[in-house]
Amino acid sequence: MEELYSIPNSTDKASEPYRVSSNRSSMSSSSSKQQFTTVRMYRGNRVAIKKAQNKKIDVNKKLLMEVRQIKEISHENTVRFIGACLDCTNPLIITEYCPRGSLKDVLDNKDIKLDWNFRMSLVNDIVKGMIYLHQSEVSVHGKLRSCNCLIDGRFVLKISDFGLHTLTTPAEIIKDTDYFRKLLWVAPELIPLSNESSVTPTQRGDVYSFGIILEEIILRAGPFQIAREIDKITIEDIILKVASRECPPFRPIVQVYDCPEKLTELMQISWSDVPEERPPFPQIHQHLRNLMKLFGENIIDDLLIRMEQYANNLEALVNEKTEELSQEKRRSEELLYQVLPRPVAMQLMIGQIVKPEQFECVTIYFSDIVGFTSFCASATPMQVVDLLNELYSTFDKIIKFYDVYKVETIGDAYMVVSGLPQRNGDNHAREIALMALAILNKVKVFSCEHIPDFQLQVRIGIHSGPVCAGIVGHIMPHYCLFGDTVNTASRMESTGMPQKIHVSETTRIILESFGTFELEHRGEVELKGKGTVTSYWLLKSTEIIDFSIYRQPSVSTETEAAPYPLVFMGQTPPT
Ligand SMILES: Nc1nc2c(ncn2[C@@H]2O[C@H](COP(=O)(O)OP(=O)(O)OP(=O)(O)O)[C@@H](O)[C@H]2O)c(=O)[nH]1
Ligand SMILES: [Mg+2]
Repeated sequence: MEELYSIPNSTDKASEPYRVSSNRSSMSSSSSKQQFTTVRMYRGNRVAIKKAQNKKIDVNKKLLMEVRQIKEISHENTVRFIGACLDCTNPLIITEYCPRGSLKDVLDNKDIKLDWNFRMSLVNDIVKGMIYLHQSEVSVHGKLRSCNCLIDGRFVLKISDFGLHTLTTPAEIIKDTDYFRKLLWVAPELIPLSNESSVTPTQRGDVYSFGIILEEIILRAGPFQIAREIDKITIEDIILKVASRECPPFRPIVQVYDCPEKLTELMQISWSDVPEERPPFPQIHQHLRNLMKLFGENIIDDLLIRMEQYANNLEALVNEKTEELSQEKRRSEELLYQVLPRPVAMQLMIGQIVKPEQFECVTIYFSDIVGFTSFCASATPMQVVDLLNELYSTFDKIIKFYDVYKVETIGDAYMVVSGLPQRNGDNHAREIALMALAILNKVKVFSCEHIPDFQLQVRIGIHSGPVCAGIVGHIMPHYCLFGDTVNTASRMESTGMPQKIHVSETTRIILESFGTFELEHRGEVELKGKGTVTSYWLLKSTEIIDFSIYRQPSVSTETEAAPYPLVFMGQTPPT
């Protein structure tokens, strides 16, 4: 009695079977459906497990002979049979595991670059494996397809799923999609007619299947790629056309420029309609040797070439992924720079704690849209968002030319500061004043594309003084300013007038020191909680207001496209 190896029972936790994608490479990006195989450990090695098609196994002479034949098979280009497990509900076949999946998986994986040397080596492996099989007691494969050509860890192709017909032939044939798809590799004379259950496979039939695999290797697609994908012929119709032996025979279309001409010739002769015209594998091997000479490569170096190419693929992939990673990092950094001042964001990124800081003097700008509440009442939420978006995008384009930091937008209020987090002497007042003049100039000519009738007017208030600044919150951290200066600046805006820049006494004093600003005394104003204060209108400057003429933007244009978050206070956000 032949010895059938037994593998540990599936209840054994340590050897629990696991399913792996047939293409376990991390490089997988193929869009095609992935196939899976079950893998288990057996005597310290990974093995592939396949369920036998036939559930009721009769251990008869025929089966034992098939097992004996297949046990003898040992070649570099054939998958090693390890054993079978017959005394279980689902009989299993255990074979050598090929970690890189099937030839189909490798062809589908566009991350693996396959030059002609590589492809020729794979073809050569199939031919060597088939010569051996045809000369062995197994004699015929019968199911030669790209998914039955497996690729081992060294990129050596091994023929699998031959022999063991008793175990692998299903008791009942179900004519589903898979059944017809598998017929795409079957020679016309072997395609079963409607009332035939199966046809005895032949060596010439295997050569035909090899021809179809060549199409797959040449096109990295297929089989019958053009017929199926361009001409939209169904698989069943393709089978019918092939079986009907049309003249000329219906075969895959492969353009000569897709590959070396001699290889196309080999493919065509292999799928010849007359079985006797198909060259046996030893002849194909000879043909292939001559063809390989054209590539000027030494077959002995073949393995090295494959490994080198694989390493190059990996290297290219690592570079690509590294670049993607650094792009992603740049994007998240840019995002952080948009919500926090750059020096603060940089501190956070290197893991430093950003402590709250006191600034002796900064200048704060507030602006607000006149009549925004009544505009909101009459406009649709989308119109409100469109207006604010257009307006703030315009402001954002202006402010990047000044040494300022936009603190936030709350509804229609726009708040900007200068003099922090990096101190700039007395320049904060000058920067904010010039920016305010530039913004006002823009507002005077601003028209909203979406709401052409809307006449925009803003009130601007400016004040200088001490503040405390720091990061608030862990979720969506915010760089906030605290202190009376903030309130006063806000009050300067609210007590201002449409299309005017309302400036406090403190700011005026600093601005006058530059000698380039023209201010007008406004008079006394009542500021809530502060009493009466003297204030001024900023009229103009003798300096060029538009800094974009001679300054570089302080933020990259990449960030420009990203919209700022809008905070709606006391209002339902537009839906
Ligand atoms: N990675 C890996 N995948 C394998 C291995 N054996 C089979 N596969 C994959 O599992 C898929 C299913 O294999 P099978 O059960 O043999 O089915 P099939 O090849 O479609 O059809 P058959 O003609 O019945 O063999 C194959 O297409 C391979 O992609 C292996 O050893 N390693
Ligand atoms: Mg298979």
